[in-house]
Amino acid sequence: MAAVFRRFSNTNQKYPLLCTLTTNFTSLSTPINRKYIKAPFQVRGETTTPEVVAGFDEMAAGNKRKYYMLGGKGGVGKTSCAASLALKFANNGHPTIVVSTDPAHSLSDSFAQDLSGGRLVPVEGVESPLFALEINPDKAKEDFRNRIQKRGGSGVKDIMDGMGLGMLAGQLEQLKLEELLDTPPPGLDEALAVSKVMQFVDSQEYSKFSRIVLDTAPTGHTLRLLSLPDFLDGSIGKMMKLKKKLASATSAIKSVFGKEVPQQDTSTELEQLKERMAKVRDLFHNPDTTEFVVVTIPTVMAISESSRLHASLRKESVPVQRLIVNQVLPPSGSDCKFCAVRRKDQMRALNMIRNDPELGGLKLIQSPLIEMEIRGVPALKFMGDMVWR
Ligand SMILES: Nc1ncnc2c1ncn2[C@@H]1O[C@H](COP(=O)(O)OP(=O)(O)OP(=O)(O)O)[C@@H](O)[C@H]1O
Repeated sequence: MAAVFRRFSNTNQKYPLLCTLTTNFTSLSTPINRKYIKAPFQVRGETTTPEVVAGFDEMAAGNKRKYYMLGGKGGVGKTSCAASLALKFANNGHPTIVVSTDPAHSLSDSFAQDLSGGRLVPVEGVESPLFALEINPDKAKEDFRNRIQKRGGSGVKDIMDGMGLGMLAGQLEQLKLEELLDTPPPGLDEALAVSKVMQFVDSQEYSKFSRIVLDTAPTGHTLRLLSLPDFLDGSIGKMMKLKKKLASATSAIKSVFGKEVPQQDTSTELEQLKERMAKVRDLFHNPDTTEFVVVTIPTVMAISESSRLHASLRKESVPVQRLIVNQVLPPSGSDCKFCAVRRKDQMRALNMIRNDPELGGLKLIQSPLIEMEIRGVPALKFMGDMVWR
């Protein structure tokens, strides 16, 4: 290994992976760029994976609203792919919103501008309407908790206690919504964040947006989000039943004592949450409106995780057609030893995808490793023109 690094230091190159590439984001049609965009990735003696185009025309066809969710292992390039896709949709005439529900947002970093604040923010430096929205799952949960508390969620128990209905109150204690929020079932944060997105995009004000691109949280969160709605449906269903029991008990007491019992109603919030959960579930499952795009990199670890992700998505009937393999080493006529070894390794990983029972059937889109960090609108446009063709 030391020899390899010595070799790099002798080449006068600051960065080993820069062997042959020169990228200039502001002049996108230089011959070198075109060359490596179109060339198939090949290694001597290795089986090559044919390049497949993403089918962007199909993704952009029609003005009916479509949702694209990009997900995968942490750090593989989900945000860069989501941001570049959103930009490309916008440049193709679709008013577009790009949303992040990842607790560790990087949309602002990716566009190199402040898009935080939990509201729609216009992306600067683009010619077409493109808006961004960063939803903070913790904040979404806190807002929900505040709304519940405003409606006096915990007060019901005190009233029932005061009226000698301790047993019923005990049951309520077990199912209190505040407790659900204190020790949330896995996935609740993400579900609340996605449901907040739905609230935004469903409103009349935003009806003109025909493409919604979601940069989701890393795999684990996505899987929990997918399994949540059924679980929550069950808990909320139970809570609502209990609320109904309480309502009839309080009205019976009222009629006996002829006194007014203050309304402490959290049912509306619960019903709304349940409705929104159902919408989130529908959104994830409707192949006419939604596609989940898996993003990975050509390493055994990332591919294994992507395979598990796809298995779960398939089990949940979430529509998936495309797999992006990001950061593939571009072809080079003069490989250094390090690049040659990495390239071989990547080629093996690409072949692993082809033979993987989960991933083999997906449309495989290769996105080259660019020697510069993808940051800012010109860089995202550059990446988008390579990946989304
Ligand atoms: N094809 C590429 N070539 C060069 N750099 C890339 C490429 N794709 C992504 N990057 C860089 O890799 C880093 C991680 O990318 P990105 O933030 O898009 O990943 P992510 O999967 O969204 O990460 P996280 O899981 O942390 O949200 C960024 O610095 C980005 O600029």
